[in-house]
Amino acid sequence: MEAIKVEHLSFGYTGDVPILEDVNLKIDEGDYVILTGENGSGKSTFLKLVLGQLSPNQGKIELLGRDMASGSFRGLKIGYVPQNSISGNQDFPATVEEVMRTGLYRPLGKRLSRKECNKRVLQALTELGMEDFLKRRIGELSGGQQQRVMLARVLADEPKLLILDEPTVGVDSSSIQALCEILEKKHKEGLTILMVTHGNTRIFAGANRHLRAEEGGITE
Ligand SMILES: Nc1ncnc2c1ncn2[C@@H]1O[C@H](COP(=O)(O)OP(=O)(O)OP(=O)(O)O)[C@@H](O)[C@H]1O
Repeated sequence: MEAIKVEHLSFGYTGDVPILEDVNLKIDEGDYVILTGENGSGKSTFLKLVLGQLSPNQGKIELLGRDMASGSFRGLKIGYVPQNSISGNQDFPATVEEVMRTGLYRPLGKRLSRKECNKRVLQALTELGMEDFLKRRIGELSGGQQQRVMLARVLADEPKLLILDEPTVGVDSSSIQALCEILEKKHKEGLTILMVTHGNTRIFAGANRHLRAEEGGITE
């Protein structure tokens, strides 16, 4: 099955200026895809459409077999790591552990046990080399460390599709290295990954597809 299927997708913020025009794209389950492109080429807009934060003017988007127009995304196992979500706010009033727990929120009746939550939190932090930071306030961490925590947070929820927006911006080289390694490992375990990046794409050697946004299209 396709993880993401886009057919004849067109979008513009204002009626007469199209940002994306008749985009057709299939991302298979298990793909590890890097999406690059110049500033303003529509990468973030594309992610927002895929995540249901924007609605297409025309066309169709299916995620893990579900039509996004149905408005029913509940239960879809999608992990999203936005760009620099915490940085700049040193007083953000939560510890790493508390931030991790918010990623495991479930409605009443479907909640994970405390033991299972603790296990997943520690396992995911350990995978990213961040287990010693469990009790630290997240705002005190470097940008790269925060980014690792935010990735651990979504991985703890065991997504089927992982979407990352510019995960290397403002991040130190050891965190970029840790990011590359974990993404390669997760890709080998079968996780589908879509990552927008400006950075040096050669460091993401594990990716099996490279896409480029330009002139309203997205090409291989
Ligand atoms: N909310 C908005 N309202 C109007 N125009 C917007 C809005 N958001 C983005 N745009 C415009 O849409 C175009 C694509 O922007 P987008 O942010 O998708 O590009 P990008 O490829 O992600 O750029 P960057 O690499 O700089 O993040 C740009 O011309 C931008 O000015």
